[in-house]
Amino acid sequence: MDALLSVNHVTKRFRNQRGIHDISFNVHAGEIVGLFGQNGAGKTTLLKTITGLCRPDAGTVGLFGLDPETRFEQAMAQVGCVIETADAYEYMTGYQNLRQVARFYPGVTAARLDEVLELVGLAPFKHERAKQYSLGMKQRLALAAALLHHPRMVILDEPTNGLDIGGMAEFRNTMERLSRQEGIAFLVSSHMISHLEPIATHIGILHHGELLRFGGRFQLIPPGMTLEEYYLNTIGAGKEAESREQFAGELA
Ligand SMILES: Nc1ncnc2c1ncn2[C@@H]1O[C@H](COP(=O)(O)OP(=O)(O)OP(=O)(O)O)[C@@H](O)[C@H]1O
Repeated sequence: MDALLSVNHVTKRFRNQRGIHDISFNVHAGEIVGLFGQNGAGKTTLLKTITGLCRPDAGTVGLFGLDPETRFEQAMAQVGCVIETADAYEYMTGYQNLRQVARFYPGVTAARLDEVLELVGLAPFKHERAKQYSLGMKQRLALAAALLHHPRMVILDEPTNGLDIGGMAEFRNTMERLSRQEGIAFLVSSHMISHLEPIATHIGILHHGELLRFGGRFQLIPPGMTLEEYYLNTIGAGKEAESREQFAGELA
């Protein structure tokens, strides 16, 4: 099966030497990929590089076979994304907010607005002002906006940040349902393992800008081990490698 997204040896280094280093992985239809890493691991940088918001220093990205850097509009035509902000106009209703976004997409009908509101479970609240929405409802409104143009893949940066237990579960259920019913692939970052654990089919562990592990969850994690244990073991291995490198550097 062809990959919807392919990331090949992508490196992005900022002037302060932080960033991401030599990252490669693929995402296919039907997968829910959880990209885990602590604060500053490089999740946002990676997602921005994938969606053409940040130019890689080395490596390539293919979205539906197209390079988002040179063919941004065509590459993003089948991608919905929410990176860094899920802001809504507070004084407008959920429906009015979506109508604003829809102006950027020719061909989005009034029926589609209702459809995406239904998909994310906000239909009963569509005429309430966004000011009245909980954080979880605002996140789901941002997801609804990202779905307007029928994307085959959705990329979300920390969508469950700040949600309470109920809001998180609802958001997770929404993603799982969209994946199952609409066949949408998800690439979702989080610094909290528990937020995505129940639904992730694939996991990536990003640590200090390096993708230490990537693969099918049941292929990667030995039976009887939790995702959290696996993550901590992996990070521990990363720390050992770092101190070995540091030690070698000190000896040199
Ligand atoms: N524009 C920039 N200029 C310089 N350094 C940056 C820039 N953007 C990010 N960084 C650095 O790159 C590293 C990765 O940042 P990034 O925001 O990608 O991490 P993250 O995993 O998304 O973290 P968080 O969970 O805190 O959002 C961090 O050390 C950050 O300070």
